Amino acid sequence: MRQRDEKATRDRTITKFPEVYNIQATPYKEQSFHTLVKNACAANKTGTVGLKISKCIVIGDVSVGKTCLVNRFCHEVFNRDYKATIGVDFEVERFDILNVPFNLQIWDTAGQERFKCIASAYYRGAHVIIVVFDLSDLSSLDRTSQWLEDATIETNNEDALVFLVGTKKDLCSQSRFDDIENIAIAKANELSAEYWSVSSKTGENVPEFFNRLAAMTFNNAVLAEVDESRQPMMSKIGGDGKLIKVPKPTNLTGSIDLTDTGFYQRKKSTNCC
Ligand SMILES: Nc1nc2c(ncn2[C@@H]2O[C@H](COP(=O)(O)OP(=O)(O)OP(=O)(O)O)[C@@H](O)[C@H]2O)c(=O)[nH]1
Ligand SMILES: [Mg+2]
Repeated sequence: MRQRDEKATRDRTITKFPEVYNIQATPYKEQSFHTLVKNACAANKTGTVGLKISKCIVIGDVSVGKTCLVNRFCHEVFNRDYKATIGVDFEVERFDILNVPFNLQIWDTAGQERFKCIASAYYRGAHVIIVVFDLSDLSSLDRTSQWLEDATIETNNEDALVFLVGTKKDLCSQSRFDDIENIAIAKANELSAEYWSVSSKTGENVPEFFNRLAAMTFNNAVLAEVDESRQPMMSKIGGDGKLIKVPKPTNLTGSIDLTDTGFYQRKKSTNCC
């Protein structure tokens, strides 16, 4: 058990900006942490980043493999039996990025239509949207536009990072995979999303994907703290009665303060009937 804990800690340590899956299939062209971020981390001046959780939502059609993707990354397991997610479920993963603790809350949502209204209530303020489709079922790729459109409205965070992830790579022959991947990359470009293909069964590309996602989210979170020009602003009436711009409180942008007692629990389910 102790061995596994040490491995988990090592796997979640990021010292170098993780590589992109395919440079042609991403709107995010950064290849390293921003200089301001590196300097802030080296000087141990990353503000409240270590005390907050960044939120990531996993959405997509029924049975495309959302839960398996989250379980492969968080618990290194794969279950071949399908068990529908009811409502939503979440995991919290703790990373160590450039020597700064960073917490990612991963919300696994139900693909079933009847649970959509419940699941979408949890989208608000997400920093990352992962739209999942099944590489062995192209119809699930067609519906990713609708999933993203709905999530964008509910999330209400125009700076959210967007990823398009094709699962079940192990089920595709190489030639079929090549054909589908070309279509998926075109879709990712249309959605302004970064594309990845993964297999939760074999684990292929799963840690690489989440590590990149975590590093990019961390980069944005630190920049929001240290670069005033990037801070979200809101209007407020000043002492002289005129409208002034002030930084928006972070609790309105979806970050969650870990110092709120009782919040930092490992796992919680929200069910509906
Ligand atoms: N071969 C293979 N099967 C997979 C993979 N990922 C998921 N599956 C299978 O696909 C089925 C559905 O997986 P889930 O992860 O439960 O799907 P989901 O998207 O969470 O479904 P909902 O919760 O209903 O929205 C299960 O039988 C899994 O074993 C994969 O990478 N490879
Ligand atoms: Mg599920």
